[in-house]
Amino acid sequence: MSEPLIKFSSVNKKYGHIHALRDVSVSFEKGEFVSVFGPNGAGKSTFLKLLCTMTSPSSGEISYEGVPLKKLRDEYRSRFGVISHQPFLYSELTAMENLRFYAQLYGVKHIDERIKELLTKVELYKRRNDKVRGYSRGMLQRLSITRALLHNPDIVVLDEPYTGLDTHASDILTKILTELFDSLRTIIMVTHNMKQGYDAASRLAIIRRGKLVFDKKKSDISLTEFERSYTEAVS
Ligand SMILES: Nc1ncnc2c1ncn2[C@@H]1O[C@H](COP(=O)(O)OP(=O)(O)OP(=O)(O)O)[C@@H](O)[C@H]1O
Repeated sequence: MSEPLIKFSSVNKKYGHIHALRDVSVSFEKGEFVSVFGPNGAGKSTFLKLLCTMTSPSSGEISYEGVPLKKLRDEYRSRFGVISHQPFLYSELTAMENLRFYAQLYGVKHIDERIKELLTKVELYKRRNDKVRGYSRGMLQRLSITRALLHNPDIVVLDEPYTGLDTHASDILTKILTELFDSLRTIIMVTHNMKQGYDAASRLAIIRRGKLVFDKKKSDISLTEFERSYTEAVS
């Protein structure tokens, strides 16, 4: 049998005396869209950071197609698109300059066509020559989504991507996520929005006090049942 795309084996993460993740064992496959829920401080961001090698486990192992991450960090990182609270954009550069910089870094081909395609999708193409420092929170988030998707990543990781977005920007994000969700890509999203997370996903997970306490296919549970399970799991 082939190895899972990503596999956590008994992963623990401690920050000093804080035990942020406890003995997490879980696997992800290509084509899955996993929404991860949990209360504040449960360990969700820590989980995402471990996944994209922004931090390392205190014990246990994470592997990619059977190879421990320690052995393939750079190669593995380039397969990711990360959308988090931090936009990773240069405020004194224009949107175009920022995106060209990242596109070159990622080795994107046909850079200007790719940037145009994505900026048009997030409705920022007309503002492409404006400096990022003049962008609103929602515009920054949309530009940060563009930055993360430039190199057409295989694995997209999102940490509360809807935070701070108005309805229109949320709709644009939902549309982009729907388009991204195909059999070749893996999407893992942390969110506090039960309905958005449920609607988008193929699999639902709940982390509580550092432990993975719920992990089910969406097809096995309705939104109402899931909301009930969430309340039970975190109370
Ligand atoms: N760099 C760090 N140094 C020390 N403690 C940390 C660090 N990062 C996270 N923690 C602690 O680890 C625990 C889990 O934090 P984490 O940010 O992963 O939770 P979360 O579920 O993403 O929370 P939220 O929903 O509030 O974003 C918390 O107790 C947090 O204070």
